[in-house]
Amino acid sequence: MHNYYPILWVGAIIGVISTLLIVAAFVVKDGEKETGFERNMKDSEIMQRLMDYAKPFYRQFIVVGFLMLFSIAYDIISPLIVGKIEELVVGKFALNTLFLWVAGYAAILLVSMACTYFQAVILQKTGQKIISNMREDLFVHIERLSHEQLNEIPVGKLVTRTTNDTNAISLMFTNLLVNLLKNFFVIIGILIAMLFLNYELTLMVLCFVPFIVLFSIIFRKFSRRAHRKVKDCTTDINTYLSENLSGMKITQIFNREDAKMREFTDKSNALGRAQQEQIFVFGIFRPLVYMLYISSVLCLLYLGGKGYLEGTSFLGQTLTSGMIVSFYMYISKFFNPIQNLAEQFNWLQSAFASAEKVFSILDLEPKMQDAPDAIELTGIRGEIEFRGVWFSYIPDEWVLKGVSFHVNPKETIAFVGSTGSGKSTILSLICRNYEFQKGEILIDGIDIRKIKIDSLRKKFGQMLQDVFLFSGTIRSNIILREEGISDEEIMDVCHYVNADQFINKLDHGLDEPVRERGNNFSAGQRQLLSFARTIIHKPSIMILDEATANIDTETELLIQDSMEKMKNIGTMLIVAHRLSTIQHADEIIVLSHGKIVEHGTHQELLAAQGRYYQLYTLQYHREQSEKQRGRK
Ligand SMILES: Nc1ncnc2c1ncn2[C@@H]1O[C@H](COP(=O)(O)OP(=O)(O)OP(=O)(O)O)[C@@H](O)[C@H]1O
Repeated sequence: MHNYYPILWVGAIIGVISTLLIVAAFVVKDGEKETGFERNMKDSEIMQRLMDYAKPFYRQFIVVGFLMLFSIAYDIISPLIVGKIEELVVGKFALNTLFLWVAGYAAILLVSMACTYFQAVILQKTGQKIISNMREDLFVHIERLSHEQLNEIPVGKLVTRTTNDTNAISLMFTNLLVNLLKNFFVIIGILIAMLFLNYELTLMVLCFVPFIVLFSIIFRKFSRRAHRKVKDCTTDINTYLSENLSGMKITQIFNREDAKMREFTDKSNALGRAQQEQIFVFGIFRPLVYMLYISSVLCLLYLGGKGYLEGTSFLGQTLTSGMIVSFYMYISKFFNPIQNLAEQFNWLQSAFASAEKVFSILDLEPKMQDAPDAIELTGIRGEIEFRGVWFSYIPDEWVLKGVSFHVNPKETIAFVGSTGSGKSTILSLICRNYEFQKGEILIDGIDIRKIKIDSLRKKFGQMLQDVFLFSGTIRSNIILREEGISDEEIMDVCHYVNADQFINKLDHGLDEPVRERGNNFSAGQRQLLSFARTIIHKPSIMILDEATANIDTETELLIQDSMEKMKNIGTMLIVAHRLSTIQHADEIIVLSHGKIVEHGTHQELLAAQGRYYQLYTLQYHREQSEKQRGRK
């Protein structure tokens, strides 16, 4: 028998070294390619940043650590108790002693169960709080991103980061970290207990560890790839969904349901395949570790049983039946955390991959930031000046080429020109939705880059082409969560912009529900609501990008009337598509290919018979022929 001795020691030493290797193998991360703004981060950096989120909850984690000690103790002590009970039974000891041991075991089990329960409850609550803080940070950060940055990231991707990825991270706080620690201590504890009980059988168990290490390394490689694929496919499907659900009406109008369905099915199948791959990888790993567990149990039964029958173990140590029972339990408790460790490290990697993506968004420096010496804009007169402004969305593709103009306070200026000439872009630059590359934009003589962005935007009322209404009520869409605005004030403003007429006809008035994007209101009604929303916030400068959508004649008259009234409030800049609406503007600026080609009043421009004259006569004749067709 003693010739087994060196082999066992070598096996055991390899086992211990392998265990250290397994930890190293999991800590070292595979190289990943950086995509766009997403960058690779070291695990230590990710961990550090995750810990910053966990820090405020350190008390809860201390309590969890304390509770965890009980369940670790249970895992280590229980096999010894069962072994003792077995010996009491075989040795036919007094029933009282047997009862005491069984009752003791039950008590320890109960305490351990209670500890596990409270541990889970505390972890769930704490984990959810941590993730909720992270989600809020993410949302606030997304709110601060510039229009240019928001244009670059698909909405579906942002949704995935705020939901799926934060959920993957929450798993780390609610389960992974604590269980990783617990499993680590359980393995160490069980090893020590086994060594004390019978070091020969312990050496035998350790001989199986190299195989587990080998399987774990292979498993890790495949499972990491599977995790990554699932994540990419999920982002892909979310991006596709968010875009296509918003554009569903266009799909229906153009009869593209089948084609879109096929595209969606491809993406859905890809996600399904990725998930199957993930399940397959786990499905192979678990039975392999189970096979090792059973093999070690068989070895124990044979070598332990043989040793028990012969009176001493195969290396000469005394062996009792209780020891074999305890060992049987220890082996299961030893393999279980090893298998869990391997899987948990993988989920940890998955959580890290999600954290990396979330932090990449949080690290995006908002492009539109206040200058260090930016000033607060208090009351303004409403004077605007563009001095040789150049702007491009894409480097060197100039959309505005040296645009200069001056607007006096309370004047109304209209921009006209063919589509794509840069009219809406001018309005976007004044509110600092985008940063211009050359020139200067001044408000009351102050460079807008030296003004705090939110104080600048507060002075503007923006009424954009595509009116966006949020789901809620008419009231919530007009006040936009600003407190202290009474219903009387809201109705006064609605009356001012002629929106009261249709609101009064609604069943619930201001409480009328608004569905997503305001799709239960007409384009004209949405426009009037956007006027009311603007006026109620008392802007000094109003910006109106006229809706191009078809609006019925009655609503158009209401809109024109309300625009006339709004001109009395402050400076007004209008991008007009219907030239009839801007005939009374103080100045009309005509744009072509990003340059001002003409400016003057309606009468002056008609007299000049230039570009404006062409546009005006073209539109006039079109309207006349439409009217005639209507009469027929
Ligand atoms: N976010 C963007 N990214 C890249 N290019 C853009 C972006 N927005 C507009 N452009 C381009 O800039 C040019 C000017 O666009 P802008 O919207 O200012 O034109 P417009 O005169 O208001 O047109 P319309 O009358 O059709 O509203 C167009 O060629 C357009 O393709």
